[in-house]
Amino acid sequence: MATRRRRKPPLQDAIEYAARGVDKMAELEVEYINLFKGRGVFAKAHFSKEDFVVEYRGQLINHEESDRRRKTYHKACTVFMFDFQWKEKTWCIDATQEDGSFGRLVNEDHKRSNCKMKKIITEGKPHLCLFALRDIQPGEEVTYNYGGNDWPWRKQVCHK
Ligand SMILES: C[S@@+](CC[C@H](N)C(=O)[O-])C[C@H]1O[C@@H](n2cnc3c(N)ncnc32)[C@H](O)[C@@H]1O
Repeated sequence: MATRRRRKPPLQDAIEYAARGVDKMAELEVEYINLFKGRGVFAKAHFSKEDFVVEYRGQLINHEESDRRRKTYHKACTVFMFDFQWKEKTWCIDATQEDGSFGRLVNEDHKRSNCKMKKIITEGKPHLCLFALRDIQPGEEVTYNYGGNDWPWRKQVCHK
């Protein structure tokens, strides 16, 4: 009888990928969707509920630096700046650089998202990682809820 391979604990998996600074290239791919959404990240393999999927990689900067950059960046770029709380302060992952990483290309779905962003700490530094909220099938777009309530696309209807 075939034995099922034991799944790596999701947190351990996330820590290892964060340390290596790479994405799950065999299990994810980037595809162009349409003019409205741009690109998105799609599963090439099955992910189980709670699995680590992808890290939102970028530059870790403090609140003051994030404020400074927001004033100089084009508005379209600021959507790639992810603010979060750590050690009672506001920090930001600045993923405005097109560095080939997948996390920065994950689109939003505030009604049926299949992932959730969580902060993990490894080697004394925070990392933002997406974990599966439910099983994700190959071909499904990876999405999460960006939070807030004023994203422009939530008001618009898009016909693919
Ligand atoms: C972090 S980027 C995600 C990657 C982006 N699609 C790209 O190709 O660069 C966020 C941007 O993607 C688009 N986006 C994300 N979720 C969307 C959605 N549900 N509907 C339409 N556009 C979306 C918006 O243009 C938003 O400013």
